[in-house]
Amino acid sequence: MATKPQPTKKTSKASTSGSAKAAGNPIKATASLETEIEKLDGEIVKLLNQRASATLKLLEAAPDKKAVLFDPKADDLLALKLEEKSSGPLPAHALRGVLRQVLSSIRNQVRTQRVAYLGPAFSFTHMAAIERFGEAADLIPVNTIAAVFEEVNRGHADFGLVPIENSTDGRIIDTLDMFTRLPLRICGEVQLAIHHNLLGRSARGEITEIYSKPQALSQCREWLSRNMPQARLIEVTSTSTAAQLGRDKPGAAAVASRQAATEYGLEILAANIEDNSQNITRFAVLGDRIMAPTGQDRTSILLQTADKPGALANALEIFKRLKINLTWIESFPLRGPESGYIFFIDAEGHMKDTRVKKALDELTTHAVRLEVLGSYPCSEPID
Ligand SMILES: O=C(O)C(=O)C[C@]1(C(=O)O)C=C[C@@H](O)C=C1
Repeated sequence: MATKPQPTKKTSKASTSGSAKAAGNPIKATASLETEIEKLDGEIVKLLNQRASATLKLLEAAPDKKAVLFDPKADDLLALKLEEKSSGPLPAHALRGVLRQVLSSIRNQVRTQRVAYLGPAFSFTHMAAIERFGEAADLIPVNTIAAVFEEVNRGHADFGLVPIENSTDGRIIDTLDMFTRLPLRICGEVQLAIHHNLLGRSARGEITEIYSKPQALSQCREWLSRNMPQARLIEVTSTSTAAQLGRDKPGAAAVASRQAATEYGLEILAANIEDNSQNITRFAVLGDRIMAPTGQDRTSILLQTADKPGALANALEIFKRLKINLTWIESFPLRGPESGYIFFIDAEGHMKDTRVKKALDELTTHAVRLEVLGSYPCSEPID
């Protein structure tokens, strides 16, 4: 007859020792937990350092340092594996954060990664930069999207972070404009769930002006017109600039992140005011890295066709015939005396994949201008 598994001596001893034994006495229980925590902290520090040393050795031995220092696919897979191994209570984003900090610190010991982003601190672009590069990277805030492009173009930064499209509001025009002007490439992406908040220092009824980036105001348009009809909406270069203004001007408020409230000493007057609860922004990582195919890639293209009937349809037919799925298409009017449009197209696959390569070759015959902005691993949205 099968017998029920009995607790081993070791387990039963453990259950009557330490915090459990002291459970009846709150002072003893606290002391016992404190001792346990101290011991765990010691082990965590030891293990984190062992993990860091092993990573450092791996990085130092790698023949292509640039490739291992920026490897978003490997980072995302590692985070996923950690989440799978974890049985809680830590939430997935906390584990990912710890891993990111370890990797970021070690990578920056090997080589400082300079990353320009649309600032000031605690803009959503800053959070996308932290998500991809960690806080140990040299994160450089600049005032405009154009300045991020300029910093990377001049070689002052190795990478740049810019928003490219939002699920509620569409394209980010300043980013598209800069791709038409400077020969910069995309080597990665970050997708973030965007939660907006009304931040201020006055009561809601006393707010007369609300600052934010046009995209953020647009993503909260309904909420603002329903709840703050008396306030004037004022457009500024980023949500964190808005938070700074909200702090400094009486009667002013900002639409910005929860983190910006803490950073700039503002109250959250209303939380999660975005009109669409699935409000996701995709950010592009600008940089000169050539990313190897991973099997789950995206290729971004800038295409100008001849200004004549059917030119775009002929170009798109190539993707249809080669069964390549397009995930994004945007038209952007040409600047200057020329009439016509530039199209931004995202296609599934890598430029080294046979079908995508064939499509790009065929596209050249239809294009007045064709630039492959980059092939890079797709990322999942992070909340
Ligand atoms: O202003 C910021 O905080 C940004 O990072 C820019 C930006 C954008 O332009 O889309 C990024 C994410 C949100 O969609 C709102 C604003």
